[in-house]
Amino acid sequence: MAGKDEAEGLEARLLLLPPEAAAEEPTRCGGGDGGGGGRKRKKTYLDVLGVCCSAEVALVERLLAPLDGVRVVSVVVASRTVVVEHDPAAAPESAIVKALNKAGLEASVRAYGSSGVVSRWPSPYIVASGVLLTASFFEWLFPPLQCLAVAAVVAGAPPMVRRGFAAASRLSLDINVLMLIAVAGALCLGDYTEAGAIVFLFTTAEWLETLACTKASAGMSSLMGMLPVKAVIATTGEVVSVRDVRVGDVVAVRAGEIVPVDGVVVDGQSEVDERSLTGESFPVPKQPHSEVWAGTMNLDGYIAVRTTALAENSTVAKMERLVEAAQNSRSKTQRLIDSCAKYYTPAVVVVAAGVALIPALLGADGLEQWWKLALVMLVSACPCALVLSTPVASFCAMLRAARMGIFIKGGDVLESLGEIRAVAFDKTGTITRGEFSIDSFHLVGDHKVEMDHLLYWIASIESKSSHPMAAALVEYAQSKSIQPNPENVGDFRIYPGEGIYGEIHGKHIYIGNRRTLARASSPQSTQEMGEMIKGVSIGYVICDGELAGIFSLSDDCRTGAAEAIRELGSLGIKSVMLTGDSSAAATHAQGQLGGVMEELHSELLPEDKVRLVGGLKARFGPTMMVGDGMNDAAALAAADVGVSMGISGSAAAMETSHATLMSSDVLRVPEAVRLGRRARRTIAVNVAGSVAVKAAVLALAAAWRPVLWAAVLADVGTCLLVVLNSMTLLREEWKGGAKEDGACRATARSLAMRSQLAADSQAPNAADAGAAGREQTNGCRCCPKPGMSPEHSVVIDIRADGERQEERPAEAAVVAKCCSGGGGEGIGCGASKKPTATAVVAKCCGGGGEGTRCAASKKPATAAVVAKCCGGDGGEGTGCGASKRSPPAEGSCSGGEGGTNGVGRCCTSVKRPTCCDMGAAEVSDSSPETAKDCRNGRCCAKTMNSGEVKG
Ligand SMILES: Nc1ncnc2c1ncn2[C@@H]1O[C@H](COP(=O)(O)OP(=O)(O)OP(=O)(O)O)[C@@H](O)[C@H]1O
Ligand SMILES: [Zn+2]
Repeated sequence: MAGKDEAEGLEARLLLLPPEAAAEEPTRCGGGDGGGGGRKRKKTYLDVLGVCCSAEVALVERLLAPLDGVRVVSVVVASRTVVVEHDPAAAPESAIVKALNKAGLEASVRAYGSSGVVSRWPSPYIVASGVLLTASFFEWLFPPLQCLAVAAVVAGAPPMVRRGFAAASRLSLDINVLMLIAVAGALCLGDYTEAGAIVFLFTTAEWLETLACTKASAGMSSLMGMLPVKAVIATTGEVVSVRDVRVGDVVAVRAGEIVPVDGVVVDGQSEVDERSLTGESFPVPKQPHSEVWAGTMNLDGYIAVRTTALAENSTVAKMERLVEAAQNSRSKTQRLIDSCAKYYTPAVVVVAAGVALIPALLGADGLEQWWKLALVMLVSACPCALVLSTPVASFCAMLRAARMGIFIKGGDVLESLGEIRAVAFDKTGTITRGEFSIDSFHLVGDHKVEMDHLLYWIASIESKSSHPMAAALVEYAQSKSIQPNPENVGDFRIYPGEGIYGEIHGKHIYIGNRRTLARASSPQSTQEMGEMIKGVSIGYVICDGELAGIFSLSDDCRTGAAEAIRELGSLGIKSVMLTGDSSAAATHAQGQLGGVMEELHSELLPEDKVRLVGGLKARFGPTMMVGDGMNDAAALAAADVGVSMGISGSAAAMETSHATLMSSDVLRVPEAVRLGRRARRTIAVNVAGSVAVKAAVLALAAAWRPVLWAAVLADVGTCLLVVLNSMTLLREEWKGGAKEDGACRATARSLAMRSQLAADSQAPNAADAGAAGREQTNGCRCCPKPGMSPEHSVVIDIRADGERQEERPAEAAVVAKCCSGGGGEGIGCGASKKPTATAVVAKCCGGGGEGTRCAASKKPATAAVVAKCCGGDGGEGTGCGASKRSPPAEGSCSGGEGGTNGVGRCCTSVKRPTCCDMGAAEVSDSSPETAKDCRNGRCCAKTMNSGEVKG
């Protein structure tokens, strides 16, 4: 039984997927825990209210293990969820529920879309018990009322009895058994009110705890969003199950739908809410060539997506497995507590028995007192609060992290996060965007090769590499109208930290840094070369042993990188840079960061990074490594906490890392550290609190008077407090308001939000928007570059009459400068900034790499809207010229735009509403461009939704 092996790690696994989505995908489950086998498997999520302590975890496992067809059982104590992987033919859901309910565990199958929310009201048992108990308090008026206390016991006890019986019959001493013994003892001693109080308090506390936990787990299931079960094939319009979508299939995703698969946009434009994956609350524009991920929501346009991964291999599915696995690995603290708890309960029970029996055997007086003391001890034998103190806090912290776009692979990692003393950052793709642009390219030597040939060879070879520089070189060739052909590349090799080698048309070509020169045994000295070209990162092309070309490239640092490092500094954490790039590039980045890095290490090979991480650990203590690339994998693994950047980062980096930042927002790094510290504090408070309360109760009972109900209250009360205290982790940490100014805390997204607020309030304040922009450019040297991620949005002021760039008031100019921070190609927002009456959030376009500009984004702005770049379709040099003139009544496809190339595209891109949203008439055959854009009218017919059309 697979479930058996997992018994150790059972109690705190998470669930991320909505039950049905997972349930309908046997392959996904099979992939999850290995050994899926050929038989059909189903994953069922059950709400099991009776799960309280670790004792029940073993119980659940023992109940389900004998059932035929049950394969894996996971119990999530924090959310009272049991996840069962089973063969529905051999073990139907009903059989599983029945088995659990036989033991009074109050199990039910979670319905689709619900998040395990249980009834908010107490069960009739609790209510009846409470009413009767209250009535019994009036015994001083009428002594026979005392019997009502016994009735309160009878009314409230059934669920306890059922669970306790199930546990006892399996020889396990769970909390229910202990409480029942206490109740029985109180009844024997004639303390009816006490007995009634125990039952009432215990059941009430359990109910409150369930409510609290449910709240936590509700957050978890909303985390991943609702993965759709069906997908629409774009070419045929056929609706198929997501698991039947093959790689390469093109699926249609309409406005308001969840993207069903990971893939690349091939047609259409839209904004996508990736919050579920990245924690980023600002919509991300998507256009052809943009990547999209399953589980994210298409907000406002039609897109066709070419699938790049099977549903079970989608990022969200991988994340689910990752988090499930994470919960299987218990943290050090948790393991310690669990092993203590194992001995604690039996030990206390033995001592309690001694306290009850020894005085009696010795014939001591006041036996009742001794027995009461024994009962108090029994009640205190429940290690519940202590056992819950770590997993519930970890659960909440990881949930909070996931909501912020940080996936943490386990409680151990969480605890280590709080101990970090030094952080090593990789440069390319981590501190910088990893979006290089070629500043210059020269032929070298006696010009034996022609530029066109060389570029063709380079681009073809680089097409096989995933290094950020490769993309820049390919793009550069394409900008010279040279199309790479990777198929012609014969031998291809990657030299980590150096460059690449490829053979094409009989030529042996090396592309890379200085080390490559040596490898290719090129006679030129690099000294000499350095004088030939000025630039930050310099690359060499060696063709058949001779230097044939030399190029320089540059890259900009990410928004918020400097601030992230400053924040780490304020937490007492040292930051260093480790890069495979040249020292000039490292220094350049340091300059952009305002010199915040404590150390720079450049021209490193992957093994050097590992060595340096080891050095940091020795010098400063626990060390974090943040990286993205393949050659960071070893260093990530070597660090105490390895953090990989971004969902689109290298798979190897993600696999070996201990945590993953789902967005490329470096500011999440200090946030993660803070969260780790908070989690450690919370766990410490939980542990100390639960131990202290237990000790105090026992001491009081021994020294003064054993009060049974107080002991019960202390026990269940601490359980509840532990849960509530852990849940404070779910809340955002309060940060002082003073932090905001000066630093570039105001990231693009907050700027955008601010300007939208301004617009919403119908009190546009151009000066404010300008000030916000200045804050960003001043505080943060790294300006957003036109591109595809949310931080690339900037505030642009657009004049109401939709006029051109000729007039630019100062405040707008400041903002716009940021846009051009990107490409050396002169991609500029300059074109787009316009004075305005209304604050508008515009996007820097581009993304195609082709100097498309923000001019594109200009939209007449009579209404406050999120403007969009049209075009941005790489290679075509599309501008938005066409759409700039779109009429104030948004989205009409008519008028002056008609004649320009790409009209249809611009038209759709002026989103909200799209052309299609204008109604079926728009797409009638009389308007061929529109019809084409809307994919033969189908899109129009389908997205026609008056709800989407905003006036
Ligand atoms: N595909 C490639 N094309 C051209 N040059 C390359 C390529 N791959 C690597 N190089 C060269 O090798 C150097 C080191 O690469 P490596 O991937 O180790 O580090 P990096 O990505 O530049 O920086 P970091 O370590 O900060 O991520 C690069 O700076 C570049 O000069
Ligand atoms: Zn308990």
